[in-house]
Amino acid sequence: MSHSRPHLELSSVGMGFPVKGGTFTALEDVNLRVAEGEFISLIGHSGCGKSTVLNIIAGLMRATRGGCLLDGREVTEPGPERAVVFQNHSLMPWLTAYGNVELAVRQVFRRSMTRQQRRDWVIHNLELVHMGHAIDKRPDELSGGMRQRVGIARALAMQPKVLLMDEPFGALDALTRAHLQDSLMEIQRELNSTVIMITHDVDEAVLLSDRIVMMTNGPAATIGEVLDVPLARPRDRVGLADCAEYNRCRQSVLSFLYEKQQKVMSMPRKSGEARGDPEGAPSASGAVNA
Ligand SMILES: Nc1ncnc2c1ncn2[C@@H]1O[C@H](COP(=O)(O)OP(=O)(O)OP(=O)(O)O)[C@@H](O)[C@H]1O
Repeated sequence: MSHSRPHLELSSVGMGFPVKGGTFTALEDVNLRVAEGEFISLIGHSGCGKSTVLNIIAGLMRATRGGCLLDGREVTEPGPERAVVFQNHSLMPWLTAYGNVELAVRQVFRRSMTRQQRRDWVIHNLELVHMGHAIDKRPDELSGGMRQRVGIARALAMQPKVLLMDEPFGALDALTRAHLQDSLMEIQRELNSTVIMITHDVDEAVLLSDRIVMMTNGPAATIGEVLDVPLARPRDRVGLADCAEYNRCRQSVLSFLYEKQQKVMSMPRKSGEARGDPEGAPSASGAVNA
């Protein structure tokens, strides 16, 4: 993988939301350079601003300070080169798995592919996530994990430069989650896509990422630390459990979240300031890596 070309860049990003009586500063001075093909995880306590960062990259929100560049062009609106996968899949309920992926493919490749090419491409992407057997099922006929896979197939089928994922596996059981994590690693390796994924799961972040971006607690959240994960690929979850480097990375993220950031959270609040919600703290469940 080449880290030489930073194709995505957040520069001095700040985000203020208008609230009653003033402005709530959610983000301040967020700077990040991402190379093509990198897998980045964003981790931090609940409410620190991870989704806001992702929404700015997606073009769903405009930063109130600084900005986001993709291949040197400012991101000002959503675009098919930045596909988003949300935690709750957001499929069209009246369309089949095939129809959901086809809708996105038609939007992107209407002019460049024939009808038959589009059909083959939709099926290819559903097969990538092992959903080839259920292409004619509607979302209400699919399990949560299957729906999530269709959402991922839809995003991949758009051949985005950047895949943005907001807790894509958060609502899934541990086994389905492990299976999808493995599929994502395989697909990302094959396509060399750039991925930015929000997660609350420390094990998931270490397993999947090239770098883990750790955010401080809000208000005025920013990037606290960035951890390189120098583990060779392909990565095998079972083998990694005993790997010293894996455990060092894991420890480093846990220490950031529960020692360095915990101290901030336990400081007395200034009146009127919102803080992260400790109930939504990231987890380090060993189950995912079992
Ligand atoms: N439209 C808005 N108006 C006012 N405040 C907002 C708005 N959107 C987000 N916020 C605030 O900005 C902060 C960051 O929110 P964000 O959703 O980005 O956090 P998060 O880290 O993704 O949280 P979680 O992990 O719980 O999903 C929070 O304090 C939130 O209340």
